[in-house]
Amino acid sequence: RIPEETRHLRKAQYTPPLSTSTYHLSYLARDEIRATAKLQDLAEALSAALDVLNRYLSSWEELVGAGVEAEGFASHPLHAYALTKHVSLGWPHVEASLRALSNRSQAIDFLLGRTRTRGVPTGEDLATVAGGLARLHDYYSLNLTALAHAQLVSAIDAHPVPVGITPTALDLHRIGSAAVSHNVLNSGVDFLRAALDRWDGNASSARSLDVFDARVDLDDVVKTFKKATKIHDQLLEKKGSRSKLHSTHASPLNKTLARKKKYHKKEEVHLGNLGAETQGMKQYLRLCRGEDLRPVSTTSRLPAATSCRWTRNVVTLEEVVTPLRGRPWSDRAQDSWRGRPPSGPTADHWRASLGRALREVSRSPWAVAVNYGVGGHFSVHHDHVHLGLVKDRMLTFLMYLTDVPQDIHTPYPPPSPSAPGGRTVFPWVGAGVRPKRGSTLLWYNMNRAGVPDLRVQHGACPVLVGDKWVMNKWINYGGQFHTLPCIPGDPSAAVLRPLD
Ligand SMILES: O=C(O)CCC(=O)C(=O)O
Ligand SMILES: [Fe+2]
Repeated sequence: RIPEETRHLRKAQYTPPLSTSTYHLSYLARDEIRATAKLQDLAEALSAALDVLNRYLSSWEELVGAGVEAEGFASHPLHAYALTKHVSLGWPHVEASLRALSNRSQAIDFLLGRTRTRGVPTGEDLATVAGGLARLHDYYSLNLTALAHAQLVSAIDAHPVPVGITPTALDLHRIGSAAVSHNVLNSGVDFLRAALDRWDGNASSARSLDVFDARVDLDDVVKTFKKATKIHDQLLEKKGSRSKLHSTHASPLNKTLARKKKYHKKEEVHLGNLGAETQGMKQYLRLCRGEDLRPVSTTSRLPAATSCRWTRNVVTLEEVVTPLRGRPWSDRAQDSWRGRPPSGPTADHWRASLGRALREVSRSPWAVAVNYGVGGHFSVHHDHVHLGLVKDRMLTFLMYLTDVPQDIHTPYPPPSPSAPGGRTVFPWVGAGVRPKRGSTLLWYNMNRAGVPDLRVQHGACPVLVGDKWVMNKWINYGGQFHTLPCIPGDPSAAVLRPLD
């Protein structure tokens, strides 16, 4: 029995959060195809009805002109003829067109139910998507001039991805304003400048996509741009180029300010243990852009094997997950993947503890699948959940279910294999990986004493093009604490012995 107060919950329709993932946006595109097909049919019926009604009404106007509304009009034989002709010939057409409209009442109900049952993006969704574009520019330095020429190009990777619909000056203004309102001032200033460059007076009415857009005049854009430039330099001067709440370019826009010595210093790198939060964010950004922050003395000592160990605590493993044939993983992401033990030159003691952990992975029904749409990211964090030793997330398996970028279902050529986006990066390790379908990243979140190892803080970089699916499987300490060997290879050396 469902308790009375929760019964209504079952009746409530589920409305997907539309701006959050490619999965939901693809759903929106499919729903829009259905809606517009119905609208097209409705528009044709309406236009046919409008034509009939206009003809009928103008025939009536002729009778009005001849005095049909006056008493005794129909007593004239030719008037009687004209009136009868008007109704007898015209009315069947009127009736047919009204019937055609009323036959579409189901289609109208379907269209009117869209917001309630299937979800329609709101102004907030639009601001989120615009903010996502601003974030992508912040991370990957998009070439905004190329964007106007139907090419999406990042400064990180020169390969262009064709754009089907280029942004108008109004769009650039909206994205710039969204960026400024989120304190992403570097992107805000750049997008607003691009809007000004593209402003040609008629820009706002140039495209049908803009017909429902609010009018903005040039003065507004200039004002917002000037204000954003000022705040940009003030924030940079006071708070530096990046914090949890803001971002700016590395140097001020004002040329005099930009000459200051402090803006010409080489960026420092802090590795090996937890540093300041803002330093972590800067390193996260650089890693997202594909840099490797580790010194050559470290990288040159790494094994050249495909299953590479980056540090004592983080490894990547190839081909850990394989798709079950014929099962659409995007619909059943939680259960359509199975684990299989890794192959490749993994050190023996890793193999031993991995074998056990992976058995745990495949036995457990509990894995968390996550889909990131364009701009989707996960800022720097740690996976432990402050539960203390028992029950905390001792080990993270992060399985990549897709390559990023990938050949998504678009008519455009797939983006270049070196395009940035979607990496998983570890700021204090100084390295990151690009998702590879089927491979897995594995790291310990705690040391053997159960203390969180903060060096493995990590983040997921925003997806630039494509779609990212990962599956997280956390191995909690609690479930295994009687059996996990303290010394690899010695199963008798358990951390805690059974209570008996
Ligand atoms: O998606 C990623 O690359 C990282 C995901 C992650 O860190 C998490 O879900 O805790
Ligand atoms: Fe995580």
